[in-house]
Amino acid sequence: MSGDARKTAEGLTYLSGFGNEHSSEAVPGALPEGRNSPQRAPLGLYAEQLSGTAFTEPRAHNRRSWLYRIRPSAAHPAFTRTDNGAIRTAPFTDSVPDPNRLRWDPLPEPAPGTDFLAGLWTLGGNGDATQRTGMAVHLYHANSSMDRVFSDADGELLIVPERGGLLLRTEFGLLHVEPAQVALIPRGVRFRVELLDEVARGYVCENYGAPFQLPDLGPIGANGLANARDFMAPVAAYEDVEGPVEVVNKFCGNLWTATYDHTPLDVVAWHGNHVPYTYDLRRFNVIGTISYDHPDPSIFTVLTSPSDTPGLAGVDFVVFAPRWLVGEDTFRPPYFHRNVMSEYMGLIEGAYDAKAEGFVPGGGSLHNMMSAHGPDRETFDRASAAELRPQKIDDGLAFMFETRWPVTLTPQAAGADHLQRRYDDVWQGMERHFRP
Ligand SMILES: O=C(O)Cc1cc(O)ccc1O
Ligand SMILES: [Fe+2]
Repeated sequence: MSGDARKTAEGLTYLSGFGNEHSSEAVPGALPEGRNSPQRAPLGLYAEQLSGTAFTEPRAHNRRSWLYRIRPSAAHPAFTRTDNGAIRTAPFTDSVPDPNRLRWDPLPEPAPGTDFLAGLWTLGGNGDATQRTGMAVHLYHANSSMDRVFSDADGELLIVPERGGLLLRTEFGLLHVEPAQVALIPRGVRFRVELLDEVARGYVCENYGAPFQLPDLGPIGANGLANARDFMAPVAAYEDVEGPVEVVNKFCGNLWTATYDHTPLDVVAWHGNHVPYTYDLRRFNVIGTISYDHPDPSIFTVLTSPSDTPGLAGVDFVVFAPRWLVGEDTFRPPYFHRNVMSEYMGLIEGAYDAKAEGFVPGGGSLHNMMSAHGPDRETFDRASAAELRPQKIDDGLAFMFETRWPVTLTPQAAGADHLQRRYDDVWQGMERHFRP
């Protein structure tokens, strides 16, 4: 941890709003007026467009930004292959999709000097990165700041810290995230992760598909769930480093490296809507029943990546935030269910209301398509007998990456020492109560 980094992270300035046409300049006059690509960009900068969607996608979905930088991104030497570490990419074909309910403890301690990139460990996923469909679930456990720069051509990265603050130095400026906040790095955006504490641990959803967007609200109305104005983009902040900088590029499943003679985090001004952002999960406006029954967890969707079928997400990011439970004559924890969607769940802090024990912060569970799951025996017994007074659930923060396709594990996840071997037991001994 660097005291300086912690100082830098405090009091950052942000631009608020989801999907906005933001603009920012670190030096006055760096942003051209009235056009994107003047004959000579201001201050001798190079103008460059970064497209996150095809030029021709509908305006409502179109994502692109214009960057005004010291050197164009094109000024780099050839990339060569480098070790993929524990990062794997779809299609995941090295193990057989598993119908079992699975649960893991947190990742083991990393070796000294493990940065965010080296600390990334892929659990599994679906789709095909080269087809820009599907997603991957990664976890990270790091104890060192990056002095290299990373970008992911395969998808956007939703970073969900569980332990330790992060300072993300991106092409667009600085973002600070702590556990209970999330950060999103769009496809192709270069960034470096500095640790603000001794260790950093958490989860990453790599979304190969359409960029995350806010879910429609339908009859909920014009407000609620994650409010657009609570999403924070950085202001322009550039590094001006001449000298060797390693840049790692994830491309179609492999890591490629090149040593630049300058930093690519050299963007002095930018405008657009293909931007990194953070969101504080405690700002989520939780909506639930005020009469009876347990609503489906789609009501807790923070962000959704639509697929080509309306209503069927490539991946949804869902949060189980502190909330009141008031349902009358209702089994209040998550019900027993089998879901056509596949559910990866993680825990950021505390406990989760469907599991009495074994689902721990930094751990995770996978309930693949149609696998039967729900409250464990202890939770079922307790909730079936509980007196139904208004009850505040405020001792935990859990989340779910819910995807339309089954999640196939990597061999390292299927064979991990930290895979819990007796997870099925939580549903053992469910008593027979039916005695006609
Ligand atoms: O399995 C889980 O715990 C996630 C979940 C929560 C809920 O409230 C209803 C359905 C569901 O899949
Ligand atoms: Fe579920």
